[in-house]
Amino acid sequence: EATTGSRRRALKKRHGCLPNKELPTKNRFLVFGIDFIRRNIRAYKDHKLLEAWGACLTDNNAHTISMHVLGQSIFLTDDPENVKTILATDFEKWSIGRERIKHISAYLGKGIFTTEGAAWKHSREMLRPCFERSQVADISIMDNHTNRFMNLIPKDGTTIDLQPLFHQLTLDIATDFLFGKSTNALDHSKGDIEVEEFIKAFEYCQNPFLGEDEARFGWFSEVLRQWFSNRKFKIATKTIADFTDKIIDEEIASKVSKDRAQPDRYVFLNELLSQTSDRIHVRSELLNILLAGRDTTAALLSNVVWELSRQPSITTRLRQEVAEHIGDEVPTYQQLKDMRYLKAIINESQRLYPIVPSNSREAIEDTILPRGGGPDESSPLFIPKRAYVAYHSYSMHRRPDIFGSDADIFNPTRWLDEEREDGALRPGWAYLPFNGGPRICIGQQFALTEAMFVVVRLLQTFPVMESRDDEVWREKMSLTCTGLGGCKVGLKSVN
Ligand code: HEM
Repeated sequence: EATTGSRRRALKKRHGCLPNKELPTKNRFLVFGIDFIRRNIRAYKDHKLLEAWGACLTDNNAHTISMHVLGQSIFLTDDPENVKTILATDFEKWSIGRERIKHISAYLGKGIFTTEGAAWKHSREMLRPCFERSQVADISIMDNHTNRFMNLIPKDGTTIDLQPLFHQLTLDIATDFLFGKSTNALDHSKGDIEVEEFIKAFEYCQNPFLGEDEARFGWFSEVLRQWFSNRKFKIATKTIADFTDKIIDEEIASKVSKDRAQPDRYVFLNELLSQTSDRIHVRSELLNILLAGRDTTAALLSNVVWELSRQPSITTRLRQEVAEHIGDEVPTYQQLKDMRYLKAIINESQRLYPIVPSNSREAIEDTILPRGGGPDESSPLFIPKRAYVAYHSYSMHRRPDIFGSDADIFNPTRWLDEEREDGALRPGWAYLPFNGGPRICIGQQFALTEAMFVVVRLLQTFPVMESRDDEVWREKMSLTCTGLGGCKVGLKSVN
């Protein structure tokens, strides 16, 4: 019978694999990659982790490189061909990773974001029609909450950081859309204890260590969280479940009595209940979507408005587009879809500041990536079972050989084919803000509609928008990535 070694040799030979580039370690005796970890903690504290990972590649003239950390083989790549193989061509051979499944399902339960194989397929099929039917219907939900958001902004140019408000806004919209009952976090006048407890518990479970121990443990608080499950975590998990179950029970009861308050309104939970009556499953799916859909859209809004406030000429052109397409009216879904310049701005923001800047997959079996082997990296590369491959969209999105010599500059017109001198930009797998392949973000359309809606309403309400931030963009990393400096602006309702 063939040994693992001989099987691997045969596999490498059959595919013509060559060795890949390795990250040089300062001290060969530090076999667990301690120097790499130290460098990472420092970079995390300086809010330069994304740059540091990018430098692992560029400093070594590599697009795929390997390293050994705590006895684990990790590959890092910004090669679109490899990313395509992992996410699409060889989808079945890659797992989202045992760590992610264990950690996130501990408080959300099993749903689309935390399962794989047949269970994931089932979730995806069940949720797809809910998302398709939702597309046009939620403008009214967005409008209500966005109005409340606008009312909280000073109209006389006083400096305000919009970032925390964006997080409240996207939470209110997401819960209204999913549950049919909003957290109304933007309603600062009345406190709903149950809602406050739910928000606190949900945020705590995402970052139980980051709050208190970030300063002490830095990047490692993430790892520590996975090692210690504490009582507080369990209580928070129960709070989340109880809050959601109550809403589900109310919805089931109102269905039975046919006494629904707003029979014509689209409620995701309602759609979901028409697919399954398994209450725990419904709860887990809702919470999975809430996690995936809430902070991501807030981070995008924060980055887009931060950039617009610093780029008067881009904003002036965008105002013209709003005036031509929409005027002062509340935009419709179709009008938003037709706003090509706004879409280009959002594309460009997600290119330079991707909300999920780095992601990874774990090899389920010994497998092959098409590139990264040999000195010029053009040969296939062998990946052993259980190795992690991190794909770094942040540096892929900034590759000058793909996006041009101005890849570091914010220039939305690169997305408008007719305005490019060198022909159309077709980045394909080199541009991945919403991931790709069968697990591509299912809420992409919802997120884009929401972000566009809020930006348009902001510009319509405030003819003057000024930046109140002189710093360069720096990252704030948690499950998602957003700007460290927030989104400090001064807005005026009259010129
Ligand atoms: C700008 C906003 C958003 C960004 C940048 C974003 C990005 C992503 C990315 C990169 C993934 C892939 C994660 C992975 O497989 O490792 C993903 C998955 C997902 N997203 Fe989004 N997302 C956004 C908004 C939303 C919204 C608004 C919703 C729902 C309302 C949503 C629901 C989901 C779900 C359910 C998945 C899991 C899909 C699956 O595994 O089949 N996302 N998203």
